[in-house]
Amino acid sequence: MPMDRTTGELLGAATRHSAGRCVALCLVSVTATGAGLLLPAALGRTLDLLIAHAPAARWVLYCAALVALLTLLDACETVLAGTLDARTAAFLRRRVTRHVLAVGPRAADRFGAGDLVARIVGNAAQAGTAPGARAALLAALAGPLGAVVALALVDPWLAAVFLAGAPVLTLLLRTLARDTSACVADYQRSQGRIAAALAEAVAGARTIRAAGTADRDTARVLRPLPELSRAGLRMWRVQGRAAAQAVAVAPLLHLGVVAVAGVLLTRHRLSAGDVLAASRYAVLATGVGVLVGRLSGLVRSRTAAARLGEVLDQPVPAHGERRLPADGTGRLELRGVTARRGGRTVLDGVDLVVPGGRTLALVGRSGAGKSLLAALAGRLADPDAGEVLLDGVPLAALPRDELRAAVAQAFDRPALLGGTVEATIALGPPGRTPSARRVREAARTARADDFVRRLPQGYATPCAHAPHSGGEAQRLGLARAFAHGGRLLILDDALSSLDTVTERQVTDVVFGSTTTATRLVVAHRAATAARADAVAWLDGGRVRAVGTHRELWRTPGYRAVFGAAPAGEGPR
Ligand SMILES: Nc1ncnc2c1ncn2[C@@H]1O[C@H](COP(=O)(O)OP(=O)(O)OP(=O)(O)O)[C@@H](O)[C@H]1O
Repeated sequence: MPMDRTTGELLGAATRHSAGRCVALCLVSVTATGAGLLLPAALGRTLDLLIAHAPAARWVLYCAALVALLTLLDACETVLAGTLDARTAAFLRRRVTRHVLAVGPRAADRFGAGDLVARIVGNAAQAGTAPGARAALLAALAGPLGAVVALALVDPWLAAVFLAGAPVLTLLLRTLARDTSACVADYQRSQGRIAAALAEAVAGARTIRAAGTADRDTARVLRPLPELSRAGLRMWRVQGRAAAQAVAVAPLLHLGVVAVAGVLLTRHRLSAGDVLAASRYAVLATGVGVLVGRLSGLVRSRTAAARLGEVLDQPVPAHGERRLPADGTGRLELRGVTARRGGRTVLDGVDLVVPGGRTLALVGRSGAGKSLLAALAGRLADPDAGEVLLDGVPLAALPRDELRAAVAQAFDRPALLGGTVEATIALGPPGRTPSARRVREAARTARADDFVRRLPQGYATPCAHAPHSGGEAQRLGLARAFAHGGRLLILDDALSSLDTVTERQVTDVVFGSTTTATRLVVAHRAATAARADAVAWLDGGRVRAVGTHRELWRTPGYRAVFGAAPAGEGPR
């Protein structure tokens, strides 16, 4: 079962995380195996003493003590294996979740939200059993091996008979490990595809209902089901066949050992106790059923870990150590920025400067790349070529905290995270949580204070219970951006759901002279563009023109962006 480097490192780290438990589980299971190997010898000896009418009380006690020890060890093994699996799954979930959030929006673009959830929930639980399965594998191997050694100690002929059939068993195990691995990977991939489609359908439940396509979408979500079923059947068939073959081979080996022991008994080379012990050792030596179970568990967990490894292979944006100049005004500059999405060059060598403290509106037709440019300006994504600088420092050279403190962003559909309404507005890097007063001030500026105070528990209302329309959610998102300040404020369509009066009030603040930050505003309305110091008109992957709205309005193409009449009308 070869593993790629990331998967190997991940499982290594998971094992180190619970090293104590792994060692304890290994010790307990090996001790249990040792006790299990001693028991047949003790039983054999006791039988011989009883047949010979010799005092056997001590040996009976030994046997009882071994049985009690085995029971105790079995209980310990169950608890240790259970807690080890749970701890490892938690460790893997934490690590992958942290990584996904560090990668940023690209992780969801690459895998899909549902598939990521399936990996973090389902695959992490399966992968979490790997260290435990590996720790117990030693005991599962030691049992049959120890039993063969014990057979040799009883009589070398017994071990020889067993070993003659052993290669068949070994072959079975190898085939099982190889065949199962491929089926398990197919199975888990199909599961991921169903999860991705399901997450998409749940997010689009409103559209599906409105379109009346519930049946079609159910079929779409479940499309990979036949594949899943085929992979599942193949997986269980391989395992079933291996188990059946093992079960067929094992009694034959057992029978062979007992037959030879019987012959040796008639020749007085073995006692009745030895035959009893040999018979039990033969059962232990053919204990491949346990080994088959352990091996297939290990294959499943490693395949699941490989799916986590794929996520961890996504590079996390690197951050540098440079600082922003303390007296910087928030000058934003894009130099030769190129960005591709979905195999298309959306921005093609864009050069753009927003002087410190000024407002630039980004205008362009739908799909022109306004949101992408806004994302690059706030380093939610990196350009494929070129660079973005704030006060002369490339964004990639800034430490994460410095970058996040310098840039505030609001979106068209903000995610309201954080538990309560207050926490949602205050959401930000650790150590930079705005005070309750600042949160309320920001909410007032974003015209959110009124509706928040009307909520049953005001600012303490849990987000899930806060009824919010698109406009209310946008106002909370804006409040979050205002509460955090910074030298660059980016509003990506963040005013689109506001009613005209509220939009006017918020833009008064955003475009007004009280705000010192540099502002980059994705604008769809001519009225919004008209209030900016300058407008950058994006068209065909480039900045077609930069100027005031009044200047650009003279160009018919610019007017057409707003669906305005081709000529004659003045700017709005
Ligand atoms: N993750 C992605 N995968 C594939 N294509 C993408 C991705 N993100 C953006 N695009 C494409 O890049 C182009 C620019 O998208 P962007 O959202 O920046 O446009 P926009 O100008 O903001 O549009 P709108 O005004 O409609 O919001 C679009 O054609 C979009 O389909």
